[in-house]
Amino acid sequence: MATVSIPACSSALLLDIEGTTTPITFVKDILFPYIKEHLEDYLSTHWEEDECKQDVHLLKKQIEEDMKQNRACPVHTVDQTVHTDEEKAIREVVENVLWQMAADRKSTALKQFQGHMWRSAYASGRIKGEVYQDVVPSIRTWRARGLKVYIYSSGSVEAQKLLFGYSVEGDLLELFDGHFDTSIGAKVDAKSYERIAERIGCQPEEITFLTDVTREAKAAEEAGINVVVVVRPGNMELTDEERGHYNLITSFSQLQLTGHA
Ligand SMILES: CSCCC(=O)C(=O)COP(=O)(O)O
Ligand SMILES: [Mg+2]
Repeated sequence: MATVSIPACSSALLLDIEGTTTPITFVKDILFPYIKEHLEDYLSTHWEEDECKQDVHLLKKQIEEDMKQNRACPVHTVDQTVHTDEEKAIREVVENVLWQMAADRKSTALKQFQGHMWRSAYASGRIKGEVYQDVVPSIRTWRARGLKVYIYSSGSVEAQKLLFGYSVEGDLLELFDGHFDTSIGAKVDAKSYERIAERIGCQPEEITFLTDVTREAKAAEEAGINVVVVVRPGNMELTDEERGHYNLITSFSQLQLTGHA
């Protein structure tokens, strides 16, 4: 098994979730269908609650932003069976959420809303967060050798904590020193990684980012972060150029720590 060494100066690992710690199928076949199935009921039940009102407000602001940027975005329903203003407003939110999900948008508004919807599914045991088998033992080893471990995902911090807090391997939250989501910036923007380095008090070159998405790897690299691309079953195929450029691993256990206690 080929190993990849991380620089001796590394003091933190930054981990993506979907396609890195967790199979893409868990997100696509379990988390997203749950939203689609329960969306309308959830909105009807929680419509008058402050949290839901804030979520809807953020989604509406995102729609306005999308309109300004000329991104296609359905806002009005033509459903003739809709009677009340509330039903009409709910239909509009449903359409927008489904549209964003079909495009796999990573907007903070969508991700925050999804996190709130998953809360009861995790708490009731209906959903358990999946992690690859190599993830927990590797993180324990890294931490025992003095490295800090952080998560950076497009999923909201709340959604991240649900996934790891209610995982198939129990509550894993103690494994992480912190969580970042798109409120710090998009994962394809180099500035987001600079901000993360600042927030965790490290130089960019002391951080190693593990991700399956090369657009994210490129942005992190631009910020001076060390990058390893994770190849898992079902992840997006890499081009020959990408394979030649990036350090690749298929399991976290391939990561070799050099110069760490
Ligand atoms: C952790 S919440 C579920 C995953 C999700 O919604 C998502 O967008 C994952 O994106 P990632 O940045 O972890 O690839
Ligand atoms: Mg990913």
